[in-house]
Amino acid sequence: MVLSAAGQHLLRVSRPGAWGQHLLRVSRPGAWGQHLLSGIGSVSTTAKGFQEKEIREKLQAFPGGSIDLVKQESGIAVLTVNNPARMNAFSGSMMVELEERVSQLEEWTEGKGLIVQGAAGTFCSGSDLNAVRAISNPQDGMKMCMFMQNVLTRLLRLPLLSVALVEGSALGGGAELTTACDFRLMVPGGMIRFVHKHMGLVPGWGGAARLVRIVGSQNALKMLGGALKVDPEMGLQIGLADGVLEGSLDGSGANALLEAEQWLGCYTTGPASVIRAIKKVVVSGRELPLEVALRTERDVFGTVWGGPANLQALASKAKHK
Ligand SMILES: CCC(=O)SCCNC(=O)CCNC(=O)[C@H](O)C(C)(C)COP(=O)(O)OP(=O)(O)OC[C@H]1O[C@@H](n2cnc3c(N)ncnc32)[C@H](O)[C@@H]1OP(=O)(O)O
Repeated sequence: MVLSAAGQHLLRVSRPGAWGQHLLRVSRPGAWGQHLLSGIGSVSTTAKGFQEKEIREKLQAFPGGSIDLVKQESGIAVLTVNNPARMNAFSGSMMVELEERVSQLEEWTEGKGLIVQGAAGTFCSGSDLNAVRAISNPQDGMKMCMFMQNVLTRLLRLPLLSVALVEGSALGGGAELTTACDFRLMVPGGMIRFVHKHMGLVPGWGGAARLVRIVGSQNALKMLGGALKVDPEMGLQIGLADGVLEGSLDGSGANALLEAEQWLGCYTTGPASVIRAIKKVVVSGRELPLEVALRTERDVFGTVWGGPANLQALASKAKHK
């Protein structure tokens, strides 16, 4: 696979060290962390003028497509962005539906994993440009942006291990959606592309902030500045993709979904209480100042210590050879 000239300069990520942690410490308000583990925190999107009811009504005026959720007995749910006539672009009503599906997932206590995919062999082409044109004034744009930031932050904080299954294109807001999952799996021919610059925009759904944490600021600058087409090879190289699947055998997407479920199953095998606890300690380590993250870790530890899975493992005298 040929990399673009700009792509060849992309570097493997280096994780933020002590300096990064200091930055996080000074940039996070204390109370915010308390909402984190409840999974219902409304992020820092309570800026003046953000009226959720008002924006929901406005978004509902742009209907089309759906966000479908299937919760499976395996503990892995599948969330499908479904608007194939518009390459799975997000209509206004789909944004509202996404929020409702995230609420349902927050209440799904048996859940362990989540796969986010697009319908009909492509991921998502971002926001529906018809809706974008109709609400192109800054006030409405800002409200939509806050709504989506809030929803995608809640999606990423779910106590489920989440994967974006990227078949076809993930463009604009679709690229941002991939960063609201813990992992990204790409299918050959798939592409993640932050096209915002070509639309005279920057990401506004939290995609830039999350991208920097995933690939580092150098790579994020190149991806956004060059509106780079990130294919599976480049995705692996920069740490944006966590794996490359074989993909559809018949164009239905079924094979890719099966592969993604198998891939995720390696990490979600085991009791839900433990898998969910793992996600919680990682989210707190990623988002909270160290002292608060340590306190949170103790609290989460307390929920599994002496619990059924722990007692069963002790009784079986498990060996870890
Ligand atoms: C948060 C910021 C954002 O997300 S801004 C939006 C960023 N996204 C874009 O600009 C995507 C623009 N679309 C494209 O580049 C192409 O349509 C892509 C997705 C590459 C597909 O190309 P191609 O395979 O040739 O199909 P096509 O162009 O004929 O599209 C099929 C039908 O889907 C539609 N479509 C596609 N994307 C959107 C979108 N974001 N919003 C609304 N409609 C979209 C096309 O208009 C086309 O519709 P129609 O068949 O002409 O009625």
